[in-house]
Amino acid sequence: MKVLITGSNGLLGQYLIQRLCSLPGYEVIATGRGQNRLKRQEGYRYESVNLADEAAVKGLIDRHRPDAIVHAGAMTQADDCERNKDACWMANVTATRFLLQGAEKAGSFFLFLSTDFVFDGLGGPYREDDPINPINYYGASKAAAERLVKQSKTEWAIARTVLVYGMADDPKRTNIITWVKSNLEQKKKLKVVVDQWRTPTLVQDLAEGCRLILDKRAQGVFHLAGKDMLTPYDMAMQVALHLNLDTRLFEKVDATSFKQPAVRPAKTGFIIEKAEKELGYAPRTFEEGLKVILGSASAPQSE
Ligand SMILES: NC(=O)C1=CN([C@@H]2O[C@H](COP(=O)(O)OP(=O)(O)OC[C@H]3O[C@@H](n4cnc5c(N)ncnc54)[C@H](OP(=O)(O)O)[C@@H]3O)[C@@H](O)[C@H]2O)C=CC1
Ligand SMILES: Cc1cn([C@H]2C[C@H](O)[C@@H](COP(=O)(O)OP(=O)(O)O[C@H]3O[C@@H](C)C(=O)[C@@H](O)[C@H]3O)O2)c(=O)[nH]c1=O
Repeated sequence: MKVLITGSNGLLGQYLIQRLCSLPGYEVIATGRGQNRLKRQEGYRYESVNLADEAAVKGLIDRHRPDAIVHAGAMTQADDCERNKDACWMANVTATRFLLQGAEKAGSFFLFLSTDFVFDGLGGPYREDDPINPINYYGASKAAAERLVKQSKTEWAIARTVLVYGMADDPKRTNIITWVKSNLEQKKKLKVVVDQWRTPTLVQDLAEGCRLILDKRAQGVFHLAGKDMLTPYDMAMQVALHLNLDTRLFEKVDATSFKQPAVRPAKTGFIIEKAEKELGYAPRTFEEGLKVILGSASAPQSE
């Protein structure tokens, strides 16, 4: 199966490339913005494409005519999206439309990566068919892109996920592991939220969930997240204890005193029964996830 992966320099993209390249029967075309920033560059082809450029996206899909497209590329910093709404819409909605046009023409199966931020956080944990109601611009842009996917004429799946953690080559965004580790190692104090709840997702588990969807060509919406419902404070404590770092540097704060431009939903988290049953998705606990990534020097690690 020839698979085109967007967002290949990002956290998920890196692990998905590695996972698919490790399997027989997959041919991977990776696309990202600018240079390929991954350490491992063999075993797949890379093309630099700005997804907001319609002609470039069309050319990419016409050249490769992939069997499947995994659209992981997105503007993912919720605060940047709130400050720069036009750029967010272009990257998250318009680019998805360009890719869908190409997918329809090429007959490609389309797997779109979406987020718990399509929900308002008043009723988590959520199932796939719960009503969405985004409360920040990033969430609204992903919800709009989901609508485009659902209306498209090609076969599609939407994989929603939650607070993805892991180690990446040359990352542009942080995640709970990297910001806790780097701050505490530098003996910096860190404010950590105690009144938000998430089911954090190990990037390797998410990549495997995507692989299962591709293998089965499973259509519809799937919630791919971790098993545990935790606050950022719970997660930060586990990371610090795992690394033997000083937990006295944490200051517990509530979400109202932790000022961020994009308001975050209070309690999200996913019920993953559908993915477990229909896909055989079997994610690890947060504790197991920490062992997978912190037992290692840098990513992507093979497993
Ligand atoms: N990380 C998380 O906690 C969660 C992620 N998701 C979703 O999962 C998907 C993957 O997330 P993740 O890998 O963590 O995100 P990353 O931010 O790590 O990766 C996204 C990638 O998209 C690329 N990108 C952005 N705009 C463009 C553009 N115009 N043209 C080409 N490439 C572009 C970025 O490029 P560059 O590196 O150059 O900036 C980046 O490499 C996203 O769709 C995200 O919305 C959902 C829930 C949680
Ligand atoms: C940076 C920071 C975050 N937090 C909390 C707020 C938040 O609940 C959690 C994660 O914060 P971040 O800013 O890393 O991520 P945030 O933008 O909240 O996370 C989101 O990313 C996008 C892409 C998604 O789609 C979501 O699923 C979600 O995981 O940690 C702190 O408590 N202290 C801090 O210093």
